[in-house]
This record gives sequence, structure tokens and C-alpha cells, in this order.
Amino acid sequence: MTNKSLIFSPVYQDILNAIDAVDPVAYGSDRNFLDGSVSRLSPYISRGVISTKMVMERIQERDLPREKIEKFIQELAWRDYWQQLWIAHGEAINQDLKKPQQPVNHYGIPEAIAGHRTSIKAIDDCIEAFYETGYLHNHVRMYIAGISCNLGFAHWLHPAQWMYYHLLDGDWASNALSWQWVAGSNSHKKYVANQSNINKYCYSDQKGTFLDVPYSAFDQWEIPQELEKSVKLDLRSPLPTTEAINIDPKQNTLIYNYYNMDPKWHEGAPANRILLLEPAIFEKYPVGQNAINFLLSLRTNIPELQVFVGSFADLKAQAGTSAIIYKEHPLNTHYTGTEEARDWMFPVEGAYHSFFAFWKKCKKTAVYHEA
Ligand SMILES: Cc1cc2nc3c(=O)[nH]c(=O)nc-3n(C[C@H](O)[C@H](O)[C@H](O)COP(=O)(O)OP(=O)(O)OC[C@H]3O[C@@H](n4cnc5c(N)ncnc54)[C@H](O)[C@@H]3O)c2cc1C
Repeated sequence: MTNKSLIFSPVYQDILNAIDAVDPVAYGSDRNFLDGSVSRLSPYISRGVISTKMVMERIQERDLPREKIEKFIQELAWRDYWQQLWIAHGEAINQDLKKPQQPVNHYGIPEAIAGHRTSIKAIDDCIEAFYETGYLHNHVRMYIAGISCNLGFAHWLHPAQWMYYHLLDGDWASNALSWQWVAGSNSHKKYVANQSNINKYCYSDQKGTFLDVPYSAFDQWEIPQELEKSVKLDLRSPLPTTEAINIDPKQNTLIYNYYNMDPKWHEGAPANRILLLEPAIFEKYPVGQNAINFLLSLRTNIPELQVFVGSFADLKAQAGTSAIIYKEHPLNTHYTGTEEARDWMFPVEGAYHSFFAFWKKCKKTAVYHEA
């Protein structure tokens, strides 16, 4: 059931085709199953190649009944919701946001998770495939986070960093805040699933595992032997070597980065186009080789994009009198120049206390009603 041959084409037309291939109606009922109608668009959205708004509008153009596509639109809105929280809270999302996670026994990751040896076959297979594809189904992300934090009593941060490192769609807001949501530091209730739930959604039929218990067993839980060992991983970003860049001071300098690889941004305008990879950012939020390779593959859509590995200050010094333009993002707050807005699905800003409070507000906007 796992798909090790999953690959993500960097070609823009293939990405548009992938949006058109989404079945948002089937998604409403089968998305939680491992083979459900999930879109696999997240690597492109996370890297800023396409926006949630663009996906929503393209899906809406099909004139399907609004209530039948609502689930898909709502899931897209989760990403905007988490991003708004990141903007509002900044680095505070790197700590327990609403209340302390409890109990916490260690600050590593269960070795069995990282080594795909939990003894839960469906999960182990998915983690093994994940190392190759850089993609995990949402339900499996939840299972992994629940096992790590709520049954292995790991603090959420290091396992979240591990997942972010290997994901092609790493988005620190969706990642950190979803881990916190599962671990109960950003939600009312911790998320746990037992073996029969995993069997149902992953089409396995395993019995006799440490998860083969009724839900009531989770109330008085002791760490099972399989999850006892914890490791701290040395996560380092294999950044490429920097290129000697050419900047024409008479033209603007457009900054692309890990969260902005948008080929339509100022498309066709004369400009210096620089993919800025700042070691300090990647030290704080490390990503692995697959994620870097995927990022670099997306250069194919942006002609004459030059790669600069260094700090923003160093780039600015090289840019001289060229005017710098960049897109707004919580990791760009130290940039200077002209900041341009990102695309959002709805004109709803700020830190709502729950997704559903945010979503209620989105549904009241003219954008939702005109669609
Ligand atoms: C522990 C955990 C960690 C996660 N880490 C990340 C991450 O680093 N990067 C990331 O992009 N998503 C993350 N997610 C959210 C979600 O799992 C992925 O966005 C989704 O699985 C991507 O696959 P897809 O494109 O096939 O999604 P689909 O189910 O097809 O959904 C369509 C789009 O809606 C958005 N979306 C759907 N579900 C969510 C959600 N729960 N939260 C936010 N946006 C959502 C995504 O943009 C996604 O591409 C995480 C979820 C969990 C539980």
C-alpha cells in the first residue's frame, strides 16, 4: 500500500495537471485512507510554487456543488491558518504554544520511529518509503506523532524536526503546530489511534501489537518496550556550494528562497533572480538531501535563477544599488527592501484560537460566497 516510486515532477505544467487531477468530491469521503484521493500538492504549495489560493480558484472553476468540495477547501485553509499563527506568534511556535505537553519523558525521538522498527508494520513501511519519497499521508503523520509523543512520551520538537527534515513539503508552521496539536500542547485533547484504526485506514490486519488495545488502555499508559529507546539525531542541511553571482545594479533583485519558488512572480520582468539559501536559517530548521534536491529541481521553472548560499546581509552587499524585492514570510523578517504580500485564500488575518473559529470567519467572507 505504500508507494516508494512516488516522484514529484518539478515541471510547472505537470504541477497544473496535478491540480486538475484532484478529485475534491471523493476527497471528502476517502481522504483518511492510505490510498484515498489526496492531492499530493503539498510539496509545491510548501515551496511556494503554487498557492493555496490558486489551488482553490482552479478547483472552483470546475463549478462543482460548493458543499461537495468544502472538505478539500477546508483542508487547504488549515495551511493558511497555521501560517497565520506563525506570523502572529513568531518563534513562540517552537515551544509549547497553549499549555505544556504532559507527560514528557525525553527530548529525543523514539529510535524505533526513526529506524522504522516500531513493530507496527503499516507505520514502519510508511516511514521506510518516506525516506525515499519525502512524502507522508496526513493520517500517517498523525499516527507517527501520536505514537512518538503520546505513547512514547517524547517531547514533540525533535520528532517534528526529524519529519520536517525528510519532507519535501516541510512547512514549519504546519509541521510544528500539527505536532503540537497531536501532543496536546496546542489542542484540548491528545491524538491517539489504536491498531484497529490503523488496520482500517492502512488496510493491514496486524494483531497482538502494543497498539492492539481498547482506547481506554491509553488512559493509564506506560511506555511500551518498543518505544523505550530514544535518540537525538544530528540533522544537518547539505546546502549546495554558492555560485559566483552576477547582479546588474540597474535591475531589481528578486529574492527566492525555501518558501518562495513562484515562477509567476514578476514573470518576464527584467530582474536579477537569486535563490537565497541562508546557512543560519537551515541550521535552525534543517532539511535533508531529498528536500534540497527537490528545491533545486524547481529552478527549471525560473529562468536565470542564480543560487546564493550566504546571509541576506552578504547578498545585500553584493546587490549594491539594485532594489531588493521579496515576499512576506515569517523567516524573512530580517530582509530589507520592498516586501510584497503573499496570496491567501481568504482576507482573514490573525491568530484565531481554533481552526474552526478561523474557518467560520473565512466562510463569512465575500470570497467564499462568490465562489
Ligand atoms: C504531524 C504532522 C506534520 C505535518 N507537517 C507538515 C509539513 O511540514 N508541511 C505541510 O505542508 N503539511 C504538514 N502537515 C499537514 C498535512 O499532513 C499535509 O499538508 C498533507 O498531508 C499534504 O499532503 P497532500 O498535499 O496530499 O494533502 P491533501 O490532503 O490533498 O490536502 C490538500 C492541501 O491542503 C493542505 N492541508 C491538508 N491537510 C492539512 C493540514 N492538516 N494542515 C495544513 N495543511 C493541510 C495542504 O496544503 C495540502 O497540500 C502535517 C500534519 C501532521 C499531522
